[in-house]
Amino acid sequence: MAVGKSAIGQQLSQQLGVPFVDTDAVIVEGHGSIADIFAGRGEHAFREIEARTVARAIETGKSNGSVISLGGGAVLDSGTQQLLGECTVVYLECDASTVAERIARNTGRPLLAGDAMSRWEALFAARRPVYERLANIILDVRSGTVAEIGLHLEERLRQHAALTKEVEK
Ligand SMILES: Nc1ncnc2c1ncn2[C@@H]1O[C@H](COP(=O)(O)OP(=O)(O)OP(=O)(O)O)[C@@H](O)[C@H]1O
Ligand SMILES: O=C(O)C1=C[C@@H](O)[C@@H](O)[C@H](O)C1
Ligand SMILES: [Mg+2]
Repeated sequence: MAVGKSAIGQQLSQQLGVPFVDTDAVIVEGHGSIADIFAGRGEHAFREIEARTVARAIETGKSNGSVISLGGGAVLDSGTQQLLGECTVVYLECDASTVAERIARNTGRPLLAGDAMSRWEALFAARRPVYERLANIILDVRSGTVAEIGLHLEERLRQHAALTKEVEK
């Protein structure tokens, strides 16, 4: 959470000239705030909505390509993990000290209620192996502006695409 998925995803989509979909934003448009969904219907209901939203975004992006920013817990769903096998998955690798100030500024994340940084660190430790396993590209986002990281990511994507093409020959 707060590593820059939405900001960097948006930046990358502009560079590539493809649509950008932020699945958290799509969920909010259709169902109201994430905090309200968690409070009123529970995390399980949120995860079901999230899995459907992610599946639709992947399906829609298939024909012409898109950049999709997922919520931090979306990859815990096994169906989503399977669908991501057809995508180029980028894991934005960050650390607690980089996100601390961002998290303190924004309190709308239900899973970080209470001691936000301890919660962030516990979730990160539990999820990190999943992020690493699913990623095609791991990008260090602990330094650099959003614009700089966007350019670096585009370069890494081009390298990845060239390597994949070479292997497929
Ligand atoms: N490299 C960066 N340098 C400075 N600020 C950044 C950087 N990346 C993101 N930010 C800022 O940090 C905040 C969180 O970024 P963003 O919303 O993109 O993260 P996220 O991973 O999508 O978070 P969430 O878990 O809420 O979906 C935003 O205010 C964003 O502008
Ligand atoms: O890491 C998570 O589980 C979450 C991250 C956010 O992007 C939202 O999808 C929601 O607050 C849950
Ligand atoms: Mg986001």
